[in-house]
Order: sequence, then structure tokens, then C-alpha cells
Amino acid sequence: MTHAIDVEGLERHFGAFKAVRGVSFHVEQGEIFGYLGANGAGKSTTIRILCGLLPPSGGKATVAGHDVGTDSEGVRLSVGYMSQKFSLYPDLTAFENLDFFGGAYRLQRAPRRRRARELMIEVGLDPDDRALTAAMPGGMRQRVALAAALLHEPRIVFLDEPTAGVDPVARRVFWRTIRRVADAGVTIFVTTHYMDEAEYCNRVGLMVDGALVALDTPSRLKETYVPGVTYEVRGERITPKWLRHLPGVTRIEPFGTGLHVGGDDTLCKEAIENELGKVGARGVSVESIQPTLEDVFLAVVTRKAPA
Ligand SMILES: Nc1ncnc2c1ncn2[C@@H]1O[C@H](COP(=O)(O)OP(=O)(O)OP(=O)(O)O)[C@@H](O)[C@H]1O
Repeated sequence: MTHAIDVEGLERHFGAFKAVRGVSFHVEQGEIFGYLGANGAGKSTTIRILCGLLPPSGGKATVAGHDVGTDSEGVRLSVGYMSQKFSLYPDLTAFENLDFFGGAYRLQRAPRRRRARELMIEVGLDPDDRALTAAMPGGMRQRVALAAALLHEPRIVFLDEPTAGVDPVARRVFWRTIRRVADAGVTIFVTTHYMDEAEYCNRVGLMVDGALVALDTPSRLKETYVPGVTYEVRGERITPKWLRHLPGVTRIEPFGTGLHVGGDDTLCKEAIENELGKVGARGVSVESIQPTLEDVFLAVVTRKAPA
């Protein structure tokens, strides 16, 4: 059975530089697939290949049954794509923009206008607002771009950092829409820098320097890469070197103003408190926490493989 997206040994080189290196994965129809990685890891390049906008240098990928190398037109007609650099016509309203994009997809006038209105309401916009998109704040423009990517009812949607710069309340609206669309059987391929959003994905792939170094459900990634216990440790001018040699400690990462300290099951709160007491650390608090995907990400990026 073909998957919504099938990728095998995908490569993309820019001159001597390898932006995507031997990436293989598949995405099931209706799955929300998160693609994470630092800036420059190769996420947007992968998306552009999978949307039929950039030819691969090697390997093979099929999207909605179309080969990206030989049938990029078929791919483009089957997918929705919200790019990081989407552009709206500044001298049109949001509704007029959507009406225009719908026309470009050759959707008939009455159904495309009905769908544009429905989508605008879904993403929290007023279809009758006469404001031009030039005057719209970035987060509102991103809502229009999301609606535009969904307009022609694609079976697969690629969202490249759809919520970058969007406030937390609006991010919830985005994700409510994304989940509703996925519940209707549409496949979502999404990149994000917000690790809390990655938790909403069925599976998550982690890219480092063009390579896919980990791929699994959020809970299995945590079991694999940050097993054992995790403590959030805070205190005045606290530094990893104070705890590095404590028995049972397996990882320490700076996290906000504190540290996330991971260890095997022998590591307890009291041992950390005692150790910090010995070096005279002040204002110490130690809390047992559930690891986040950010812990996974940091563990993968610094280690690149499970211990
Ligand atoms: N057309 C191009 N020519 C040369 N290098 C490119 C080109 N497009 C991308 N790159 C390089 O390929 C690498 C991967 O870029 P890409 O945009 O895929 O990263 P990304 O993971 O999407 O990062 P970000 O989170 O910043 O969007 C970067 O080093 C980038 O500079």
C-alpha cells in the first residue's frame, strides 16, 4: 500500500553543500507528522522537494502517489503548501486574496467563495472585514495563508513554521484547525520551533545537519532519548559543573534560568539538594518533572544517538 508520503534516500545538494542527506521516512494518510530541527537543518528544503518545487539531487519521493522527480505538476496539484515566505496581495482584503487563490486553482466561483468564508471563520477571521492585508498584523496574515493552503481541499498539506511569530492564543486556533483537518483524513506535514506544538503530532522526525536522526511518537522519543528521571533544578547562578559528577546523573542541559538534570532511577531529589548544599548554592529548588520534547531535542542534537 502506498503511503501519503514515501521518501527513500532523499538528497539535495547546493554545489558541494548537502542540505538533505539520505533521508528516508513515510507518512500515513491522516497523520500529523512533525519535522523538527535547528535553523538550517534542511526542513524547508525537504518540504520544497516534497511539494514539487525543487528537484531532488538523489533518492526518491512520492507524494499522493506522484513521483516528485518525474511528476512535479501532479504533486503540486495534490498538495496544499504554506511556506515561510508566503505572499498575499497587499491591496486586496483577506477574502479577496482567498477568492483569487481559489480562482488560480480553477475552483468554481460560488463554491470557492463559500469555502473561503468557511475557512476564514474556522481560523478566526471575519470574511466581511474590508481591511487590506497590507495593514494586517503578521499573525492575521498567517491565518489567511493557512486558509489559502486549505482552500482547494488538498489531501496532503505542508505547513512550514505556520505559527512562527504568532501569539499563544492564536497558536491554539491554528492547532484546532490543523487537528480538525487531520481528523477529516488529511495528512499534515508541519515544521515548528515550538516544542509544545510538536507534542500534538502523531510522530516527530528530528533533523540534524540534513540527516534525519530520530523518528518516532513523542512518547517513544522520550523513552528512548531521555529515559529515567528528570529534575528541574533552580538556584542562584547555578551551573552544570556542580552536578556533573553526581552518581546517577546522565545528562544536564541549561533550561531557561535553571537546569534540566536527567539520571537513572537511583538519582533522587535529596542527592541533588545535598550536592548543591556542599558548594553553597543559594535559593535552590529541585522538582521532579516529565521530560519534554525539548529535552529530547537537546539530547539528540548533543548526542545524535541513544546512549
Ligand atoms: N538555494 C539554496 N542555495 C544554497 N544553499 C541553500 C539554498 N536553500 C537552502 N540552502 C541551505 O541549505 C541549508 C538548509 O536550509 P533549509 O532552509 O532547508 O533549513 P531549515 O531547516 O528549513 O531552516 P529554518 O528553520 O531556518 O527554516 C541551509 O544551510 C541553507 O543555507
